[in-house]
Amino acid sequence: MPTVRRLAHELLERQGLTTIFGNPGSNELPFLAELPESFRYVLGLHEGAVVGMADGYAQATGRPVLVNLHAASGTGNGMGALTNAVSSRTPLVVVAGQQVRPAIGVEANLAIPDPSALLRPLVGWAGEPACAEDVPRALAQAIFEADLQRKPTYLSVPYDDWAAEAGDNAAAVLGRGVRRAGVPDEDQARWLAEQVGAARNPALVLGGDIDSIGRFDDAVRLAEALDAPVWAAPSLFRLPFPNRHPLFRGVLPAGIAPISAAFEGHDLVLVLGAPVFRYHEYVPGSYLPEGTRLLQVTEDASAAARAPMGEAVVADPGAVIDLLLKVVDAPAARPTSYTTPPEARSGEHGRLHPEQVFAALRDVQPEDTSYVVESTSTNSSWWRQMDLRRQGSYYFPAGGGLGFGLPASVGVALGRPDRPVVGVIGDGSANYGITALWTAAQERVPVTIVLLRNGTYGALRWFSGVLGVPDAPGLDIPGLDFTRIAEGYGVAARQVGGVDELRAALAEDHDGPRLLQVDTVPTAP
Ligand SMILES: Cc1ncc(Cn2c(C)c(CCOP(=O)(O)OP(=O)(O)O)sc2=O)c(N)n1
Ligand SMILES: [Ca+2]
Repeated sequence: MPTVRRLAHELLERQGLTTIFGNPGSNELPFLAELPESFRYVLGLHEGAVVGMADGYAQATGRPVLVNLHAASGTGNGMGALTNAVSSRTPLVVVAGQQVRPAIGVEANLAIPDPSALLRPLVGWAGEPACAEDVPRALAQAIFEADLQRKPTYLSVPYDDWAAEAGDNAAAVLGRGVRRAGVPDEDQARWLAEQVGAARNPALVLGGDIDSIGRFDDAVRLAEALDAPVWAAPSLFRLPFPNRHPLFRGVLPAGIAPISAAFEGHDLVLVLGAPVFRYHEYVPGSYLPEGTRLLQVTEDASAAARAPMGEAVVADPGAVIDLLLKVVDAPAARPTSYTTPPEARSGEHGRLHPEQVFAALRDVQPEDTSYVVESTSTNSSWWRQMDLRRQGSYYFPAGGGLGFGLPASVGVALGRPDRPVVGVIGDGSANYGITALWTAAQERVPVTIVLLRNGTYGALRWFSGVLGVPDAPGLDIPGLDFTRIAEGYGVAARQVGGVDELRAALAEDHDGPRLLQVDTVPTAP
């Protein structure tokens, strides 16, 4: 009779979850015993880095990924990073050890009395099996829930379950498969085609999901067929459309009134693969201008249910793009003339302007580079200078939780070894996920980290002005030297001075991780 552990490992192997991102505690060791050869364990030194790396890896591969965290404090450390993963709809399957069954009720050390309550609302599903025999089925449920909801899930397993006999029926779950359809039926397809066909002046709003589901190029075909302007949805975590395409109008501002103003004159706003909307600064106003209808297509049923206005169809946005491309009378194809970036602004006193750094990346890095960005005051500089035309070019912390950038740079590089990966990280953000540098060194990950050192929490310095709190403390972070910190974690690092030196450094071959620290001037976001 196989053990629960044997069946669990077999299930994970069949479902393709053989790369484990983890940081173990005593409760987790019985799960990690006798791991088959096909498994790869990627150790992170802090659970925030573990979840951030897994998030980057899952987004880069498009597949559910197994995360193994310690109970209680270990899970708690990973929850900050889960605020990003739940917002980017990343299918992480988090398995954590629970105390042995006889010790849970008395709340022995390392027991979590109610793990599911601890994790909501950061996961789409959480559970703890009622008996050892149910562990393989519960693990399958955690995997399928993550894949179907495209959200993290959490399974707490008492550590005495793994060595238990699995029981007669437990192996039945090994042969299971669960697939999502999500294609509109005939009536829904006709209705959608009629709404879009009847629009005099439609506009498109594309969410990060369009990039996550690999529909970046199809979205371009649809926009060109409709000859419709395109905005990226606010609080962007993936780029769904080439940012220098002539139809691209930029990332929507994250306020109610400015978004409504952007839609002036459009009788239909078609939102594909985004919630409506992930506002940020509270700028009240009417949700839509007079005469504008909004139609949202998302596979996230709860996003469709909670939107404050418009109509929604819960379906695969990719399938809807396909059906619209079949019915829209497209104008004759014409070559796309991408817009040209403006001259980069200059820095001062030996410090570069972030635009000079970004222009160097644009000009030197290969076109298929994937960028993981976590530098919160340089977004407008970034979009002024970058020219991204590929799927999977841009990753940003979806929930705004810092500590994603460095770990996710490592995770994306592990998930897509065929593409160059550059992390663009602020000197504030870097500290939240800094231990990922050690994993990058241990795994010899060929990632480049460009560390923007402006000595301050630049975005908060800007917010303090906007919010009328000019004397807020705790906004400056002088004296950090990431070249020495990186070296301490085993990553080659250097201080880079002028633009030419930066361009030359970026062009140098490198086979492992490297960190380039650049002093920059503070900018407004
Ligand atoms: C986990 C966490 N802690 C704190 C913050 C608050 N925060 C902080 C601390 C920011 C400053 C980031 O500084 P940086 O050096 O990375 O980038 P800039 O200097 O370009 O703003 S932006 C921001 O929202 C956060 N978003 N997430
Ligand atoms: Ca900074």
